[in-house]
Amino acid sequence: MEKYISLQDFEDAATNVLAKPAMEYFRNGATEQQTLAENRLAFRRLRILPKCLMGITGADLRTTILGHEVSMPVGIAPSAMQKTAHHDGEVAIAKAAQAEGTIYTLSTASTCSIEEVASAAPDAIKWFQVYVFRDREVTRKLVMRAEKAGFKALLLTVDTPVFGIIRSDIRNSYAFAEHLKLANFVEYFSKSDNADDDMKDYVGKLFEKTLTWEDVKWLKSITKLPVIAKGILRAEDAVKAAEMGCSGILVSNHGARQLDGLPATIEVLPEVVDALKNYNVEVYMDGGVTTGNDVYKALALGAKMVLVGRPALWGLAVGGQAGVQRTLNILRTELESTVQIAGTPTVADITRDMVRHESSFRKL
Ligand SMILES: Cc1cc2nc3c(=O)[nH]c(=O)nc-3n(C[C@H](O)[C@H](O)[C@H](O)COP(=O)(O)O)c2cc1C
Ligand SMILES: CCCCCCC(=O)C(=O)O
Repeated sequence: MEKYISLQDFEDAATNVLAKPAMEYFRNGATEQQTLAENRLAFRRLRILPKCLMGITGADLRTTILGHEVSMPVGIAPSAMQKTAHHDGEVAIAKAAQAEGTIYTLSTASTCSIEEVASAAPDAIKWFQVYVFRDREVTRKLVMRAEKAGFKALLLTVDTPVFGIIRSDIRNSYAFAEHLKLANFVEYFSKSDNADDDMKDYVGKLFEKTLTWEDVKWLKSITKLPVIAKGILRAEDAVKAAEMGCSGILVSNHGARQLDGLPATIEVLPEVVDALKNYNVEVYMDGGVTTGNDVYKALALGAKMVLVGRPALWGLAVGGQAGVQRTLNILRTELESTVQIAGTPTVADITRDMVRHESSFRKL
């Protein structure tokens, strides 16, 4: 995997490995894809202002997430149907996260089950992403299984009353491969009962569209695990989630797959962090992170950790577990370089004044 030296190299290589419709399912965003581009461009509008002569002796990227030590503040975001990218699917990414000492999040819509992932990567810090089913009993049982299997937190996705419009999926009449199963709920539902639906339509009908803040309370009431709200973009929603007892907030626009014309996540991160300053809630972000520099900027603006979605899928497609590990290691090496050259060798040293928006510099 050594020939890949950037996450872009992996994305380029994935284009050659994946069939075009699968590549487009993974890569593309909603409608005009403005937000998809902005998630990455907004990082480029921020500049790091290094401190010099800081007596740097190395980098220490370790941090603690909800009480668990991780080797670096970069984890894996949930994404559906990972066997579409590689036959080992979710198990490969979870094993990579375990080997790299960081967090893996399993999607409700996974192709390996909760139990398979838990037994393949027993020492990984695993989170379970929750889509609430109309039949609450199905969700309750999934949550119980995740708890029993040793998952450490629930990531409740709050930005998906319906799935977004991804034009390439429509153009491609995209359908997941027939042999792939929704491994977590085969016992309850069978797509063959709904043979006319594609998988996403089928799943869309099973999920609850009318979620409210009461459902956050309900989820809290059925589990001992900490709950993280995924998909928050507004400060007042972050405060509501905190008041409902969420232990974490993931600032996310769902990788720009839901609604176009939203801000880049890095743009709204500081508002959410500021709104939560009097709450004991951790703030994470995802969306458009492709370099160690991006991770650094997010930490400076107050994120405790960033999650990556597509980059893990490119690593998986290209090299299975080894590809994902290489992806994580590129981010680690780049972040280690950034923290040292910026004069802030530990995560705690990375404060907001380390980053400035390009518009704050004197006009030339
Ligand atoms: C192909 C794909 C599938 C996804 N599936 C899910 C999912 O099942 N549940 C969920 O909450 N988010 C899902 N997401 C969103 C990611 O968790 C994450 O928010 C997003 O990918 C982060 O942006 P990035 O890909 O630029 O890193 C998916 C994203 C992609 C690209
Ligand atoms: C086959 C189920 C698809 C579930 C939707 C996953 C998702 O959130 C996405 O962005 O795609």
